[in-house]
Amino acid sequence: MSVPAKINLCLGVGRVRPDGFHPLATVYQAVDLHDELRISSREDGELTVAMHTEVELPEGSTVPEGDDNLAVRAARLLRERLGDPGLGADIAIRKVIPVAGGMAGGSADAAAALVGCNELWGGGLSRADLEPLAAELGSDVPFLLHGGNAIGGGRGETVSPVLARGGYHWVFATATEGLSTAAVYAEFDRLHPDAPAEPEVPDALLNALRAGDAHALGQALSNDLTEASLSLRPELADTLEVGLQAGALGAIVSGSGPTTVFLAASEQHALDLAMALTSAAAAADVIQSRGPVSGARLV
Ligand SMILES: C[C@@](CO)(OP(=O)(O)O)[C@H](O)COP(=O)(O)OP(=O)(O)OC[C@H]1O[C@@H](n2ccc(N)nc2=O)[C@H](O)[C@@H]1O
Ligand SMILES: Nc1ncnc2c1ncn2[C@@H]1O[C@H](COP(=O)(O)OP(=O)(O)O)[C@@H](O)[C@H]1O
Repeated sequence: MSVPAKINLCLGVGRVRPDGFHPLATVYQAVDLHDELRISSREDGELTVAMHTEVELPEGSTVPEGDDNLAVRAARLLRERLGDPGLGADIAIRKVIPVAGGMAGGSADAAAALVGCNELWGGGLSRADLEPLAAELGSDVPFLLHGGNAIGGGRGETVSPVLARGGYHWVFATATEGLSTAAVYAEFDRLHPDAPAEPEVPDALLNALRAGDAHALGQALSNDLTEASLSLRPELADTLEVGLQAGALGAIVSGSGPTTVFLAASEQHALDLAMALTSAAAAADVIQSRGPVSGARLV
């Protein structure tokens, strides 16, 4: 299986709900940075995971290698849904998506495990059947079943199509230390007690995507979690500034951060931006990518 990372082209965040989640109005885009999962059947009903990490783990971050790994949780949930406790699998993950970086790497692995195990076990469930399981695993997981561009509503788990044209050149700057999504949302509550009940996707962003206009998209990129992420990681402001000074069409924090995202006008421009970020030592790692790409798929 191959499964992409995501970015949020806009991330409107509303006032925290009674269930502790925040209402979102976001536009997701799947980008060409993929984890790979090799899934094979086991006769003894065990579910195991082995991680091979191609990226450096941020300081203080770990990825669980047992029952708490999101790919294993996904396989377990699917097995319960299929009602056959004898189903087992070995899952080997080659991790390329930065961990705890606001790019939904764990959610991506969960989406891939749902699709892959459903195939392996002959579950016969459609992507639509897998959606409620995906939503139970995490707010970002349903989008990664589909990929492309999509509007995310609810707490992020309801995805609907968006009219979009064009391919975009992105540069990502990772950080040496990860950020906890829950901690960033808690900081958002502290900073924005008067957040609206129902956030909205800006029209300017939808128009830019409909037109396939990278310059307009760069201007329209937005993230309501920016202040909260920067409050926890003030140095991210410098990274954003380096990219903007180097001519990025737009610069945002990716989701809850701390990865920062820069839009380039062309492949050559992306290379220039990447060089500027690297030579300013403004990031742990600098990655060039493209979007949109499709969601979790068998390869
Ligand atoms: C911020 C976003 C933007 O797309 O992505 P990341 O930056 O994490 O990749 C998402 O909302 C992250 O989604 P995901 O990582 O799936 O979150 P979940 O596992 O569902 O929830 C983790 C925790 O984040 C908080 N949470 C998540 C989603 C939401 N709409 N409101 C929240 O308050 C809650 O504290 C929850 O306990
Ligand atoms: N397969 C997995 N890959 C990455 N992280 C995982 C996985 N399973 C569980 N996790 C946990 O989920 C946390 C959030 O990871 P990740 O999805 O990479 O970041 P983010 O929520 O910022 O997009 C990690 O710190 C890790 O402990």
